[in-house]
Amino acid sequence: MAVTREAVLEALKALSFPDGSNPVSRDLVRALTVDGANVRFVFEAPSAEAARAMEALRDIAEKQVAQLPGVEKVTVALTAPTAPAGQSAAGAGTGAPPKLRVGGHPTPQEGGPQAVPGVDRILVVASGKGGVGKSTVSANLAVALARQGRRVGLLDADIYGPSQPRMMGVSARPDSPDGETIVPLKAHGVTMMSIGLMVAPETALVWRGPMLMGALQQLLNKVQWGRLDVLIIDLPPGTGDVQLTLGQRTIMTGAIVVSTPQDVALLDARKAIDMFDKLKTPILGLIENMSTYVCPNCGHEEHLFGHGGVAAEAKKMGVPLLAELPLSLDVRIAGDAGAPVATGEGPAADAYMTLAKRLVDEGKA
Ligand SMILES: Nc1ncnc2c1ncn2[C@@H]1O[C@H](COP(=O)(O)OP(=O)(O)OP(=O)(O)O)[C@@H](O)[C@H]1O
Repeated sequence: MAVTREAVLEALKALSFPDGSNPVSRDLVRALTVDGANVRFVFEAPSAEAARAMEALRDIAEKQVAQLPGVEKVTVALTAPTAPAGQSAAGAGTGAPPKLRVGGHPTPQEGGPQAVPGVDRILVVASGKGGVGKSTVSANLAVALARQGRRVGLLDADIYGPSQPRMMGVSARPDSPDGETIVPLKAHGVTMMSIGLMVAPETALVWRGPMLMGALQQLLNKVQWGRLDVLIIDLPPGTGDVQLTLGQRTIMTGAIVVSTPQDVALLDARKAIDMFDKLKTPILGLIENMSTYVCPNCGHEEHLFGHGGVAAEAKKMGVPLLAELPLSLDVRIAGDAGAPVATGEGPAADAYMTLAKRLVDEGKA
Protein backbone atom coordinates (compact mmCIF):
# COMPACT_ATOMS: atom_id res chain seq x y z
CA MET A 1 0.00 0.00 0.00
CA ALA A 2 1.37 3.41 -0.94
CA VAL A 3 2.09 5.78 1.91
CA THR A 4 0.22 9.11 2.02
CA ARG A 5 1.26 12.60 3.09
CA GLU A 6 -1.32 12.46 5.84
CA ALA A 7 0.19 9.25 7.24
CA VAL A 8 3.63 10.87 7.31
CA LEU A 9 2.28 13.95 9.08
CA GLU A 10 0.47 11.77 11.61
CA ALA A 11 3.72 9.90 12.31
CA LEU A 12 5.51 13.22 12.86
CA LYS A 13 2.76 14.51 15.14
CA ALA A 14 3.41 11.49 17.35
CA LEU A 15 6.88 12.89 18.17
CA SER A 16 6.03 15.14 21.07
CA PHE A 17 8.29 17.70 22.72
CA PRO A 18 8.29 18.09 26.54
CA ASP A 19 5.82 20.99 26.28
CA GLY A 20 3.35 18.75 24.43
CA SER A 21 3.91 20.34 21.01
CA ASN A 22 5.20 18.36 18.02
CA PRO A 23 7.15 19.13 14.81
CA VAL A 24 3.94 19.70 12.86
CA SER A 25 2.29 21.98 15.43
CA ARG A 26 5.55 23.94 15.71
CA ASP A 27 5.49 24.39 11.91
CA LEU A 28 8.95 22.89 11.47
CA VAL A 29 8.05 20.64 8.54
CA ARG A 30 8.62 22.02 5.07
CA ALA A 31 8.51 20.65 1.52
CA LEU A 32 7.05 17.27 2.41
CA THR A 33 7.17 15.17 -0.73
CA VAL A 34 5.86 11.62 -1.05
CA ASP A 35 7.17 10.13 -4.25
CA GLY A 36 6.07 6.46 -4.36
CA ALA A 37 7.94 4.79 -1.52
CA ASN A 38 10.32 7.75 -1.08
CA VAL A 39 9.55 10.39 1.51
CA ARG A 40 11.46 13.64 1.74
CA PHE A 41 11.00 16.69 3.89
CA VAL A 42 12.86 19.53 5.57
CA PHE A 43 12.94 20.50 9.22
CA GLU A 44 13.35 24.25 9.17
CA ALA A 45 14.87 25.35 12.45
CA PRO A 46 14.50 28.96 13.57
CA SER A 47 18.24 29.35 14.11
CA ALA A 48 21.55 27.55 13.61
CA GLU A 49 21.57 26.77 17.35
CA ALA A 50 18.16 25.18 17.13
CA ALA A 51 19.24 23.21 14.06
CA ARG A 52 22.12 21.66 16.00
CA ALA A 53 19.74 20.65 18.73
CA MET A 54 17.44 19.11 16.14
CA GLU A 55 19.95 16.54 14.82
CA ALA A 56 18.57 13.94 17.25
CA LEU A 57 15.01 14.79 16.27
CA ARG A 58 15.92 14.30 12.63
CA ASP A 59 17.21 10.77 13.35
CA ILE A 60 14.13 9.84 15.33
CA ALA A 61 11.81 11.27 12.68
CA GLU A 62 13.60 9.34 9.95
CA LYS A 63 13.18 6.08 11.86
CA GLN A 64 9.57 6.82 12.73
CA VAL A 65 8.57 7.54 9.14
CA ALA A 66 10.63 4.61 7.80
CA GLN A 67 8.46 2.26 9.86
CA LEU A 68 5.30 3.26 8.02
CA PRO A 69 3.99 0.62 5.62
CA GLY A 70 4.95 1.39 2.01
CA VAL A 71 8.00 3.53 2.88
CA GLU A 72 11.38 2.47 1.54
CA LYS A 73 13.49 5.58 1.87
CA VAL A 74 13.27 8.66 4.06
CA THR A 75 15.37 11.79 3.59
CA VAL A 76 15.13 14.53 6.15
CA ALA A 77 17.17 17.70 5.69
CA LEU A 78 17.77 20.31 8.37
CA THR A 79 17.85 23.95 7.41
CA ALA A 80 18.48 27.09 9.38
CA PRO A 81 19.11 30.73 8.48
CA THR A 82 22.89 30.27 8.80
CA ALA A 83 25.14 27.24 8.67
CA PRO A 84 25.91 25.71 12.08
CA ALA A 85 29.17 26.95 13.61
CA GLY A 86 32.27 25.27 12.24
CA GLN A 87 30.28 23.86 9.33
CA SER A 88 30.45 26.21 6.44
CA ALA A 89 27.82 25.57 3.78
CA ALA A 90 30.41 25.87 1.05
CA GLY A 91 34.07 26.70 1.32
CA ALA A 92 35.73 29.23 3.52
CA GLY A 93 34.43 32.75 3.67
CA THR A 94 36.07 35.06 6.13
CA GLY A 95 33.32 37.48 7.10
CA ALA A 96 30.20 36.78 9.09
CA PRO A 97 27.94 34.30 7.36
CA PRO A 98 24.99 35.97 5.67
CA LYS A 99 21.86 36.14 7.79
CA LEU A 100 19.67 35.17 4.89
CA ARG A 101 16.98 32.63 5.46
CA VAL A 102 17.87 31.19 2.12
CA GLY A 103 15.01 29.16 0.76
CA GLY A 104 12.23 30.82 2.75
CA HIS A 105 9.00 31.58 0.99
CA PRO A 106 9.12 34.67 -1.20
CA THR A 107 7.79 37.84 0.34
CA PRO A 108 4.59 39.19 -1.21
CA GLN A 109 5.18 41.79 -3.89
CA GLU A 110 2.85 44.60 -4.85
CA GLY A 111 2.33 45.47 -8.49
CA GLY A 112 3.90 43.91 -11.55
CA PRO A 113 7.43 42.72 -12.28
CA GLN A 114 10.20 44.92 -10.91
CA ALA A 115 13.76 45.79 -11.91
CA VAL A 116 16.82 44.94 -9.82
CA PRO A 117 18.39 48.24 -8.67
CA GLY A 118 21.64 49.04 -10.49
CA VAL A 119 21.14 46.31 -13.07
CA ASP A 120 20.35 47.60 -16.56
CA ARG A 121 19.40 44.31 -18.21
CA ILE A 122 18.59 40.79 -17.14
CA LEU A 123 19.06 37.92 -19.57
CA VAL A 124 17.85 34.49 -18.59
CA VAL A 125 19.42 31.43 -20.14
CA ALA A 126 16.93 28.57 -20.23
CA SER A 127 16.56 25.11 -21.66
CA GLY A 128 13.67 22.71 -21.92
CA LYS A 129 15.71 19.87 -20.45
CA GLY A 130 18.92 19.33 -18.54
CA GLY A 131 22.34 18.62 -19.94
CA VAL A 132 22.08 20.60 -23.17
CA GLY A 133 24.77 23.07 -22.12
CA LYS A 134 22.76 25.89 -20.55
CA SER A 135 25.33 26.48 -17.80
CA THR A 136 28.20 26.29 -20.27
CA VAL A 137 26.54 28.89 -22.48
CA SER A 138 25.77 31.16 -19.50
CA ALA A 139 29.36 31.09 -18.20
CA ASN A 140 30.96 31.59 -21.60
CA LEU A 141 28.56 34.32 -22.64
CA ALA A 142 29.23 36.14 -19.37
CA VAL A 143 32.99 35.92 -19.90
CA ALA A 144 32.75 36.96 -23.56
CA LEU A 145 30.63 39.99 -22.65
CA ALA A 146 33.10 40.97 -19.91
CA ARG A 147 35.92 40.72 -22.46
CA GLN A 148 34.01 43.25 -24.55
CA GLY A 149 34.06 45.70 -21.68
CA ARG A 150 30.57 45.11 -20.34
CA ARG A 151 29.90 45.04 -16.59
CA VAL A 152 28.54 41.55 -16.24
CA GLY A 153 26.92 39.59 -13.43
CA LEU A 154 26.24 35.86 -13.47
CA LEU A 155 23.65 34.35 -11.15
CA ASP A 156 23.52 30.59 -10.99
CA ALA A 157 19.92 29.77 -10.13
CA ASP A 158 20.16 26.13 -11.13
CA ILE A 159 19.61 24.78 -7.66
CA TYR A 160 19.31 21.18 -8.78
CA GLY A 161 22.76 21.22 -10.32
CA PRO A 162 24.58 24.45 -9.56
CA SER A 163 27.60 24.21 -11.82
CA GLN A 164 28.84 27.80 -12.04
CA PRO A 165 31.22 27.54 -9.06
CA ARG A 166 33.01 24.69 -10.87
CA MET A 167 32.82 26.30 -14.31
CA MET A 168 33.99 29.71 -13.10
CA GLY A 169 36.53 28.22 -10.68
CA VAL A 170 35.19 29.67 -7.41
CA SER A 171 34.36 27.86 -4.21
CA ALA A 172 34.63 30.32 -1.31
CA ARG A 173 31.54 31.11 0.66
CA PRO A 174 30.62 34.72 -0.10
CA ASP A 175 31.13 37.18 2.75
CA SER A 176 28.53 39.34 4.39
CA PRO A 177 30.28 42.10 6.35
CA ASP A 178 27.00 43.66 7.54
CA GLY A 179 25.22 40.34 8.05
CA GLU A 180 22.46 41.46 5.69
CA THR A 181 23.82 41.82 2.20
CA ILE A 182 26.16 39.47 0.38
CA VAL A 183 29.39 40.40 -1.36
CA PRO A 184 29.46 38.47 -4.64
CA LEU A 185 32.56 36.74 -5.96
CA LYS A 186 34.62 37.79 -8.96
CA ALA A 187 35.95 35.45 -11.62
CA HIS A 188 37.27 36.14 -15.13
CA GLY A 189 35.98 39.70 -15.00
CA VAL A 190 32.47 38.56 -14.06
CA THR A 191 30.66 39.31 -10.79
CA MET A 192 29.11 36.03 -9.78
CA MET A 193 26.92 34.37 -7.25
CA SER A 194 25.60 30.84 -7.10
CA ILE A 195 22.78 29.48 -5.05
CA GLY A 196 25.08 26.46 -4.66
CA LEU A 197 27.49 28.57 -2.57
CA MET A 198 24.77 29.34 -0.04
CA VAL A 199 22.87 26.10 0.38
CA ALA A 200 23.96 22.52 0.98
CA PRO A 201 22.96 20.36 -2.02
CA GLU A 202 21.03 17.79 0.06
CA THR A 203 18.85 20.59 1.42
CA ALA A 204 18.21 22.03 -1.99
CA LEU A 205 17.12 18.72 -3.43
CA VAL A 206 14.04 18.51 -1.24
CA TRP A 207 12.96 22.08 -1.82
CA ARG A 208 9.81 22.96 -3.63
CA GLY A 209 9.29 25.89 -5.98
CA PRO A 210 8.30 28.55 -3.43
CA MET A 211 11.41 27.94 -1.32
CA LEU A 212 13.64 28.09 -4.36
CA MET A 213 11.94 31.27 -5.39
CA GLY A 214 12.46 32.78 -1.95
CA ALA A 215 16.16 32.02 -2.28
CA LEU A 216 16.38 33.42 -5.77
CA GLN A 217 14.58 36.59 -4.75
CA GLN A 218 17.08 37.07 -1.93
CA LEU A 219 20.01 36.52 -4.26
CA LEU A 220 18.64 39.09 -6.69
CA ASN A 221 18.01 41.70 -4.02
CA LYS A 222 20.57 41.08 -1.27
CA VAL A 223 23.67 40.49 -3.35
CA GLN A 224 25.74 43.66 -3.82
CA TRP A 225 25.74 43.44 -7.61
CA GLY A 226 26.85 47.06 -8.01
CA ARG A 227 26.24 48.69 -11.38
CA LEU A 228 25.79 46.08 -14.07
CA ASP A 229 25.15 46.43 -17.78
CA VAL A 230 23.77 42.94 -17.79
CA LEU A 231 22.98 40.16 -15.34
CA ILE A 232 22.84 36.67 -16.79
CA ILE A 233 20.70 34.17 -14.89
CA ASP A 234 21.43 30.48 -15.42
CA LEU A 235 17.97 29.01 -14.78
CA PRO A 236 17.15 25.46 -13.71
CA PRO A 237 16.19 23.30 -16.70
CA GLY A 238 12.53 22.96 -17.65
CA THR A 239 9.49 25.13 -17.13
CA GLY A 240 8.85 25.04 -13.39
CA ASP A 241 7.78 27.40 -10.64
CA VAL A 242 11.12 29.19 -10.47
CA GLN A 243 10.91 30.32 -14.09
CA LEU A 244 7.27 31.31 -13.77
CA THR A 245 7.62 33.23 -10.54
CA LEU A 246 10.78 34.96 -11.69
CA GLY A 247 8.94 36.12 -14.81
CA GLN A 248 6.04 37.42 -12.77
CA ARG A 249 8.23 39.30 -10.29
CA THR A 250 11.26 40.51 -12.19
CA ILE A 251 11.55 42.49 -15.39
CA MET A 252 13.60 40.38 -17.76
CA THR A 253 15.14 41.91 -20.86
CA GLY A 254 14.98 38.63 -22.68
CA ALA A 255 15.37 34.90 -22.69
CA ILE A 256 17.87 32.79 -24.58
CA VAL A 257 16.83 29.17 -25.06
CA VAL A 258 19.57 26.59 -25.50
CA SER A 259 18.91 23.35 -27.34
CA THR A 260 20.88 20.56 -28.95
CA PRO A 261 20.00 19.44 -32.46
CA GLN A 262 18.16 16.32 -31.28
CA ASP A 263 14.43 16.36 -31.78
CA VAL A 264 13.58 15.58 -28.19
CA ALA A 265 15.56 18.57 -26.99
CA LEU A 266 13.73 20.70 -29.52
CA LEU A 267 10.35 19.58 -28.29
CA ASP A 268 11.38 20.59 -24.81
CA ALA A 269 12.74 23.89 -26.07
CA ARG A 270 9.32 24.61 -27.58
CA LYS A 271 7.76 24.28 -24.11
CA ALA A 272 10.28 26.77 -22.73
CA ILE A 273 9.47 29.20 -25.53
CA ASP A 274 5.72 28.90 -24.91
CA MET A 275 6.34 29.65 -21.24
CA PHE A 276 8.27 32.86 -21.99
CA ASP A 277 5.55 33.88 -24.45
CA LYS A 278 2.98 33.53 -21.69
CA LEU A 279 5.20 35.53 -19.36
CA LYS A 280 5.55 38.18 -22.07
CA THR A 281 9.34 37.90 -21.80
CA PRO A 282 10.90 38.64 -25.18
CA ILE A 283 12.71 35.63 -26.62
CA LEU A 284 16.02 36.88 -27.91
CA GLY A 285 16.60 33.66 -29.77
CA LEU A 286 17.64 30.04 -29.81
CA ILE A 287 21.15 28.70 -29.50
CA GLU A 288 22.09 25.37 -31.00
CA ASN A 289 24.74 23.86 -28.75
CA MET A 290 26.85 20.84 -29.68
CA SER A 291 26.07 21.77 -33.24
CA THR A 292 28.99 20.30 -35.16
CA TYR A 293 31.97 18.24 -34.13
CA VAL A 294 35.32 19.23 -35.53
CA CYS A 295 37.87 16.41 -35.24
CA PRO A 296 40.86 17.84 -33.36
CA ASN A 297 43.20 15.57 -35.37
CA CYS A 298 42.10 15.94 -38.96
CA GLY A 299 39.76 18.96 -38.90
CA HIS A 300 36.89 16.92 -40.37
CA GLU A 301 33.52 18.41 -39.42
CA GLU A 302 30.68 16.06 -38.50
CA HIS A 303 27.07 16.70 -37.50
CA LEU A 304 26.90 14.11 -34.73
CA PHE A 305 23.40 14.96 -33.57
CA GLY A 306 21.94 15.95 -36.90
CA HIS A 307 21.91 19.49 -38.20
CA GLY A 308 19.58 22.29 -39.11
CA GLY A 309 16.84 21.29 -36.65
CA VAL A 310 17.28 24.27 -34.38
CA ALA A 311 17.59 26.69 -37.31
CA ALA A 312 14.38 25.30 -38.83
CA GLU A 313 12.60 25.45 -35.50
CA ALA A 314 13.73 29.04 -34.89
CA LYS A 315 12.38 30.00 -38.30
CA LYS A 316 9.07 28.30 -37.59
CA MET A 317 8.77 30.10 -34.26
CA GLY A 318 9.82 33.41 -35.77
CA VAL A 319 12.78 33.86 -33.38
CA PRO A 320 16.42 34.39 -34.34
CA LEU A 321 18.98 31.61 -34.28
CA LEU A 322 21.61 33.41 -32.22
CA ALA A 323 24.48 30.95 -32.55
CA GLU A 324 25.49 27.46 -33.55
CA LEU A 325 28.11 26.43 -31.03
CA PRO A 326 30.43 23.54 -31.82
CA LEU A 327 30.74 20.36 -29.80
CA SER A 328 34.32 20.56 -28.63
CA LEU A 329 36.35 18.73 -26.08
CA ASP A 330 38.02 22.05 -25.20
CA VAL A 331 34.67 23.40 -24.05
CA ARG A 332 34.18 20.59 -21.58
CA ILE A 333 37.76 20.52 -20.33
CA ALA A 334 37.80 24.30 -19.85
CA GLY A 335 34.47 24.19 -18.03
CA ASP A 336 35.66 21.44 -15.71
CA ALA A 337 38.89 23.35 -15.04
CA GLY A 338 37.14 26.53 -13.92
CA ALA A 339 38.21 28.74 -16.83
CA PRO A 340 35.49 28.82 -19.52
CA VAL A 341 36.75 28.38 -23.07
CA ALA A 342 35.74 32.00 -23.86
CA THR A 343 38.59 33.20 -21.62
CA GLY A 344 41.05 31.97 -24.29
CA GLU A 345 41.40 31.89 -28.05
CA GLY A 346 40.21 29.45 -30.71
CA PRO A 347 37.06 28.57 -32.65
CA ALA A 348 34.84 27.98 -29.61
CA ALA A 349 35.97 31.25 -27.96
CA ASP A 350 35.40 33.07 -31.27
CA ALA A 351 31.85 31.72 -31.47
CA TYR A 352 31.10 33.16 -28.03
CA MET A 353 32.75 36.50 -28.84
CA THR A 354 30.58 36.75 -31.96
CA LEU A 355 27.46 35.97 -29.94
CA ALA A 356 28.41 38.54 -27.28
CA LYS A 357 29.10 41.21 -29.90
CA ARG A 358 25.76 40.56 -31.55
CA LEU A 359 23.91 41.00 -28.26
CA VAL A 360 25.84 44.19 -27.45
CA ASP A 361 25.23 45.61 -30.94
CA GLU A 362 21.52 44.90 -30.60
CA GLY A 363 21.45 46.66 -27.22
CA LYS A 364 20.48 43.43 -25.46
CA ALA A 365 23.60 43.07 -23.32
N1 LIG B 1 29.62 22.60 -26.87
C1 LIG B 1 30.03 21.68 -26.00
N2 LIG B 1 31.05 20.85 -26.32
C2 LIG B 1 31.46 19.90 -25.44
N3 LIG B 1 30.94 19.70 -24.24
C3 LIG B 1 29.94 20.50 -23.87
C4 LIG B 1 29.43 21.54 -24.71
N4 LIG B 1 28.44 22.16 -24.06
C5 LIG B 1 28.32 21.58 -22.86
N5 LIG B 1 29.21 20.58 -22.74
C6 LIG B 1 29.40 19.68 -21.59
O1 LIG B 1 28.16 19.00 -21.38
C7 LIG B 1 27.93 18.86 -19.98
C8 LIG B 1 26.59 19.49 -19.64
O2 LIG B 1 26.69 20.87 -19.85
P1 LIG B 1 26.00 21.94 -18.88
O3 LIG B 1 26.24 21.60 -17.46
O4 LIG B 1 26.39 23.28 -19.37
O5 LIG B 1 24.49 21.65 -19.26
P2 LIG B 1 23.17 22.18 -18.57
O6 LIG B 1 22.16 22.27 -19.64
O7 LIG B 1 23.44 23.40 -17.78
O8 LIG B 1 22.86 20.98 -17.63
P3 LIG B 1 22.05 20.99 -16.26
O9 LIG B 1 20.70 21.39 -16.65
O10 LIG B 1 22.17 19.56 -15.84
O11 LIG B 1 22.75 21.97 -15.37
C9 LIG B 1 29.11 19.51 -19.26
O12 LIG B 1 30.05 18.51 -18.94
C10 LIG B 1 29.69 20.44 -20.33
O13 LIG B 1 31.09 20.65 -20.15
